[in-house]
Amino acid sequence: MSIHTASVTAPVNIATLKYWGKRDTKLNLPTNSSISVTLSQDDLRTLTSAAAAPEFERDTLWLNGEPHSIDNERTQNCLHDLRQLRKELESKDASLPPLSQWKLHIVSENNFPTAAGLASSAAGFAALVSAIAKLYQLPQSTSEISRIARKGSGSACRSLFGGYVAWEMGTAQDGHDSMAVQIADSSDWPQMKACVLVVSDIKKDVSSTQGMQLTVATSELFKERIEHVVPNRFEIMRKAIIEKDFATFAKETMMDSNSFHATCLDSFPPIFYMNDTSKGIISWCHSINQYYGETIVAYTFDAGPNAVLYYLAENELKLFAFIYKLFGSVPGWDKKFTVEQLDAFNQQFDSAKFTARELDLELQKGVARVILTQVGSGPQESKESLIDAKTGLPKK
Ligand SMILES: Nc1ncnc2c1ncn2[C@@H]1O[C@H](COP(=O)(O)OP(=O)(O)OP(=O)(O)O)[C@@H](O)[C@H]1O
Ligand SMILES: C[C@@](O)(CCOP(=O)(O)OP(=O)(O)O)CC(=O)O
Repeated sequence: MSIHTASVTAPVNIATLKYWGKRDTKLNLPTNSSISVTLSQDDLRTLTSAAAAPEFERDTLWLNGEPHSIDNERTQNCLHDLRQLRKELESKDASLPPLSQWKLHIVSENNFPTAAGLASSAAGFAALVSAIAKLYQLPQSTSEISRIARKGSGSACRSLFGGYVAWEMGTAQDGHDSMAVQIADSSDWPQMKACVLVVSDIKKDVSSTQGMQLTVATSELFKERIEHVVPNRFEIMRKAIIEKDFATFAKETMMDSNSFHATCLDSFPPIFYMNDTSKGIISWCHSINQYYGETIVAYTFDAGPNAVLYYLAENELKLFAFIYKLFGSVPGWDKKFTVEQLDAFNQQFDSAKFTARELDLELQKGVARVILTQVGSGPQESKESLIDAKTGLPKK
């Protein structure tokens, strides 16, 4: 069998200015531009291997060890666009193998829970599209490839870049100007760290796709958000990232998470993604910032109850005096800090005078694990392959 393969890892991104609302549901064209931070693949990543061979009978996808539907319109749109670009290449160079005519085997693994509000669809579609683009040796730019990932899942287009990323909504009906661009590389502001407080990793009730359509159709507040709130915030946040102004970045991030969840509550019937633990975490972050008299932490919540906290490395001791005290006993701390660092968190806590409000012990019960990570890079070619090069099937 003459099998051609390529493997790529892709990261998760967590929006600081949320995408919520589509103006075209087939093409995943958004009602507003958005901004995100790409998280390190050392902690959260999708690995996808793609293979093409004349002997393959049908396009097939295996996700986390099980066959997974590939017939859905979104995945089909991605495959169609990628094949089209490959076809153009082949038509210009007859010596190229006709990969565009062969079926694909795609094998993918997420190293974190799928469909649990941890942006698996973003990393998943970014990896799928990047792996096939690599297999096809497409010459298109990363932004151009991000347009294809967008059709798989809107937020996936932002996972094509590392660092700090904008998805420019565009205005064209065919979506050719709706794609991701990098605002700053991870190396431009490498001090950004993230702590995910995993409140729940069970599958959510209302998917992002369904939720945002209900909001578009029913929320009055949403109109104000897309017409005024987001366009203003986009410029402020972009500037804050370029100038490494954490206080502004953090304030806008928190306000935007609240604005997005307010439009969910303003939908009819209302959608609740946050639970009591999530709301407790919000108050707790404000108490911490108030206690220190400066903004050292920002929270943000996607379409689920998990909190993502952004902070700068220089404030780790101050913040983790609280975080380690409350959540030190849940999984996720292994190899992240030295014994000395953990001692320092305890000492910082003991030397401070916190009131009961600043240490809401009830929160302990609602958090299942922590994921400690930081800003990271975009998709990377991988030497590890999930496909057996002899059979074209997933490795056992
Ligand atoms: N590695 C992958 N390769 C291909 N598709 C994937 C991959 N991972 C996830 N997906 C697709 O994304 C779906 C999950 O998307 P969904 O939006 O429900 O959850 P999520 O992305 O984890 O949460 P959220 O978007 O709210 O952060 C999966 O059912 C699957 O179809
Ligand atoms: C709340 C969000 O996480 C919504 C993400 O929505 P998706 O990108 O998952 O939606 P589809 O385009 O329908 O696949 C905000 C964000 O990531 O910007």
